[in-house]
Amino acid sequence: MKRRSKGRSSRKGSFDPSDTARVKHSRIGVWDLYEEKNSSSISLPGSSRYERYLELKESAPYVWRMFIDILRNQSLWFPLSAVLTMEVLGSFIPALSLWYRGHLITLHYSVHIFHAHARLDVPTYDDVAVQAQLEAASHIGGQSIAWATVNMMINLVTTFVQLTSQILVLWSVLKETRDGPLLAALSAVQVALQWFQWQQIIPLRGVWAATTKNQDYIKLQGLKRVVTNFTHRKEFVAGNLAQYSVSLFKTLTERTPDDADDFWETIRARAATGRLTMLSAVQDPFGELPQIVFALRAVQYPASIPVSLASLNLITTTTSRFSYMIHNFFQQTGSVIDRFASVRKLYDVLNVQNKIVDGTIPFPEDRQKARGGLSVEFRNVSFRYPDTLEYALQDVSFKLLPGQLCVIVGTNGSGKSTILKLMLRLYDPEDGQILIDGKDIRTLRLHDLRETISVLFQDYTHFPLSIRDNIGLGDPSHADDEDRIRLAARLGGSEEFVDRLSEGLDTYLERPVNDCYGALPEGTQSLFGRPVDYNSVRGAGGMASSRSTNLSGGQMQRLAVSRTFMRSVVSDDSGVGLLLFDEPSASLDPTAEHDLFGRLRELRGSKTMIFSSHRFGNLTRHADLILYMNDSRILETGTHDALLRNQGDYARIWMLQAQAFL
Ligand SMILES: Nc1ncnc2c1ncn2[C@@H]1O[C@H](COP(=O)(O)OP(=O)(O)OP(=O)(O)O)[C@@H](O)[C@H]1O
Repeated sequence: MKRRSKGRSSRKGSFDPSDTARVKHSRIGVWDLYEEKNSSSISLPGSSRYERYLELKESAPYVWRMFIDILRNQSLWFPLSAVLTMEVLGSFIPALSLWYRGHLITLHYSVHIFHAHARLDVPTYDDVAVQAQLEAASHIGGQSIAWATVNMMINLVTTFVQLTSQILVLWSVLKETRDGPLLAALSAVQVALQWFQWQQIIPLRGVWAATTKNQDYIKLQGLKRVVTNFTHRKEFVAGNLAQYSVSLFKTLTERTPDDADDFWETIRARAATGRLTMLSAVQDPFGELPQIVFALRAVQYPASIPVSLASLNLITTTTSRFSYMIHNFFQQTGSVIDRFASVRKLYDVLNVQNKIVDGTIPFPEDRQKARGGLSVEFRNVSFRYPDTLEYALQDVSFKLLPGQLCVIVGTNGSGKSTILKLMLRLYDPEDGQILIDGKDIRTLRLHDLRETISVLFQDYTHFPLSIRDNIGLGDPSHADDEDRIRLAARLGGSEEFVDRLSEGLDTYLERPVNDCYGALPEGTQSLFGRPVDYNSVRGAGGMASSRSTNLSGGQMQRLAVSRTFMRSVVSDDSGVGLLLFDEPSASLDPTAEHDLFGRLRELRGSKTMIFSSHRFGNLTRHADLILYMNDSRILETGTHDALLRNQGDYARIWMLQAQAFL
């Protein structure tokens, strides 16, 4: 806890982990920890205290100003005096007072902080140093600075009062007791030992930063996020990634060292081993020594010990230990029951039945033939998403021959994406039948079915893994094949900008493991080659580096296209015969869109291809079949020319879009 309240160093300048003269490097687990040598924990005895004193002297006028500010605000007089009264009276109703005092003062200063944020223009607000300043002015460990300071001062006063009264009582008791000073000294040793140990347990004070370069550990964390984060589920399932990711996870787990863990866990583990030092071995006996001495003396000189004090001590100690044991016993009984139930859940979770029931028939019979294109047929398909009343598709029927190009157009929410999702059996229809290559897809083995389809979803996600893995996972069976990954990147239009990134294919789009740091000087804009993100760390123990690489929407889309190409285009041995693209050009500029469509038509060979799109023209003109949808139904079908002749909604919207370019 203590490290949280330390706050950031107010010193200017920056922190450079590679400066070995000023920075100490150590390794804990998979982490590289860099600590500034002259930080308070490591500096020469006394010097840090002096530095802290100077800091205190510098800040004191501001604290004074804050108190004057608070006192000038008459609306705070009542709550403040109420708080003080309540504190002095011993906080009879702590919960209420906590809310009252904290809430009002925090409210008052939240306007101040809000104003500080609101008055800044774009470049200033974007400046990392300014963000650091704002962050430092906002919170200490989740509390507003003003309230934390007032709270601390009140605590100081009450602690001081308590301490003084306790010292007086102790003094009067010990004065009367034989060996009083000895007992006091023994108790003090116990406290000193605890203090010393506490200092050891919290190693991070002053300026520090930690990072990990263990690629297996980072990838492992990314993989965990892929599998646990619902946003990746569609791509995970459609991409047949389950089997591959489990075996990769096992391999990575075996390869990472046993002590590989989250940074704070590593620190905690180190602290726990620290507790088992020689010092801790003597600490417990020291704790009992005062009682032993007291008891011996009581036996030796019974007359000299006030009987009431001795028996009172005995009674209170015994009672509290007894009730503690009873409490412990019941608590443990409760936790045994909970623990047993958790173990049952641990196994039950592997028995959860999938709602999409697997088929039994292997598919395709002939991979070579499948590669040449698969037929698709929807027969009176109706579908509602789970727990919804509205139909996403109603009585949808159409037929595509092998190798045909189909474009689905229509209004927002008309059901275009849903058609693609049903082909992959992400959901099953309520009514009707879907046939691929003449076979009901419910009868086919799920893994096989998804092997023959390559999809790019409209709301595609990128996995928190390297670009290499993001592309490679398009075809798990060749995820380590550098040549295929490069080719997919080139064909998908991402190779050029990926090569310009400093880490190229190894760049993480979103780092699953953050660097941690604390008390950085405000001039520190980047660390370990990544920008410091002061924004995302409010109230956190340390801080975290910027999580994601800044790529444009179009560049992200090119990466997603590259991933689908990994299997559909690059692999000459795959059985993919159906390509699904849901709005693949939404974020692309017109040239890029034109290039992509051209390349797709050229690269698909004779594979069947289905697009969902809002754009008419570029693609629809080449389509063998256009499905025009509205409100969950297919309203018009045909080729571009046929639909124009039809003079229906398709023709009307085509004219609207065409006029925009006249
Ligand atoms: N996961 C979901 N759960 C519940 N309802 C959904 C879900 N996904 C889509 N819907 C609903 O199903 C209907 C059809 O959605 P769908 O995404 O297929 O439309 P679309 O034609 O692709 O739309 P757009 O052009 O905006 O991409 C919409 O009413 C939508 O709100």
